[in-house]
Amino acid sequence: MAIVEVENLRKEYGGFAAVEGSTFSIERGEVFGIVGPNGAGKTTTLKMIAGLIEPTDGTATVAGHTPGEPAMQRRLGFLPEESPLYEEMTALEYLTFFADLYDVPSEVARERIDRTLDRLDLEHRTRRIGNMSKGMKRKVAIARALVNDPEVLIFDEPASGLDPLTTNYIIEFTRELSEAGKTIIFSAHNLFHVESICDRVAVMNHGRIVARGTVDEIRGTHGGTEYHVYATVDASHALGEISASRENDQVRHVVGGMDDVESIREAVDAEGGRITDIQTTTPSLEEIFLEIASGSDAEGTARSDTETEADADTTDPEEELEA
Ligand SMILES: Nc1ncnc2c1ncn2[C@@H]1O[C@H](COP(=O)(O)OP(=O)(O)OP(=O)(O)O)[C@@H](O)[C@H]1O
Repeated sequence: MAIVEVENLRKEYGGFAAVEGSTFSIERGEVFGIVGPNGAGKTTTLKMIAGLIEPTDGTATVAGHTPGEPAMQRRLGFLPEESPLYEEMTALEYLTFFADLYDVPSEVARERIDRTLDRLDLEHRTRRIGNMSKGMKRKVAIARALVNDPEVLIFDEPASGLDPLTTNYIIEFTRELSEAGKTIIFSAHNLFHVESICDRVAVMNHGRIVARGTVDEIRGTHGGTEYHVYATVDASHALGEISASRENDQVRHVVGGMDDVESIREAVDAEGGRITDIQTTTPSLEEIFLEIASGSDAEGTARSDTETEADADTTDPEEELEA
C-alpha cells in the first residue's frame, strides 16, 4: 500500500489556485521528486502533505493518517525551503531541543544527532547557529528533520543555493536515507539531482501536475530518443518533413524511431548511397522539463492572477508538532 496518498489536492489563495487537482501516491521506500518552475506550486503541495497549511479541497495522508494527527507527525520529517533556525542556540542545543519535543529519550537522541552530524560532516557543533555558514545551517536543518527518525521525509529544495561539495553531501546523504528504507519526497530546481536519485517524478506547472512517472517514462512520452542517421546521400524525402542537414560530406537525418531509421536506410540504398553512422541522443530531464513547461504554458490554465494575503503558514516548529 502507498505510504503517501494525495487526492485531488487544491489550495486557493483568494481567487488564485496555487495548486489544483493534484493526485499521486508514493510507495514505501520511494524517492519521489517534484519539479517545476518558480511558483509552480511545489512548496504549497509539500506543506499541505506535511500539515503546515490546510488544503482548500482534497486530501493528503501519510501512512493512513491525515496531516496534523500526532501519529502522522511522528512519522514525518520536514525540511522547509528556508529553515527557521534558532540563531542563538548551538547546533547541539537546537537538535536536542527538538528531540525533546518529540520525546526522544536523551541517550537515543544524542547518539542519533551525533551519527547524523558525523555523516553530514558538520564541524563546530557547539558554535551558535547564527554564526554558521549557509551550508552548515542546512545540515543542521536536515539533522532536525531526522531527529524523530521519521519514515517519510519531505525535503523542500534541500540543496538550493549551496556549493557543489555541500550539495553533493546532501544528495548522497539523501540517497543513503532512501537505501535505509526511508520514503522521500524531494523538490528541486536542479534536475540533474532529481534525475540521479528520484524513482519517480511529478512535473508541476501553474499549480498542476503536467507529467508524472519515472524519468524514462516521462522521456518516452515527452521527448523520446532521437536517432541521428548519417548517410552519403540525402534521403529525407523518404519521410516527408524530417530534419536533414549537410555536415561535411555527410547528410545527417534526425528521426524519432527505429521504423524511420529503416525507411531512411531503404531510401539511402535505393539512391546507391550508404549509411555511415547512426547515433542516438536521449534528452536530459532538463530539456524535457523545458518542453513540458513551455507546452503547458501554451495551453494556459484557467487561473485568476489575483494574489492574496498570505495564509497563515505554520512554520513555527512547536506549532508544527502540536498541529
Ligand atoms: N501564502 C500565500 N499567499 C498567496 N499566494 C501564495 C502563498 N503561498 C504561495 N503563493 C503563491 O502560490 C504559487 C505557488 O507557490 P509555491 O511556493 O508553492 O511555488 P514553488 O513551486 O514552490 O516555487 P519556488 O520554486 O519558487 O519555491 C505562487 O504563485 C505563489 O506566489
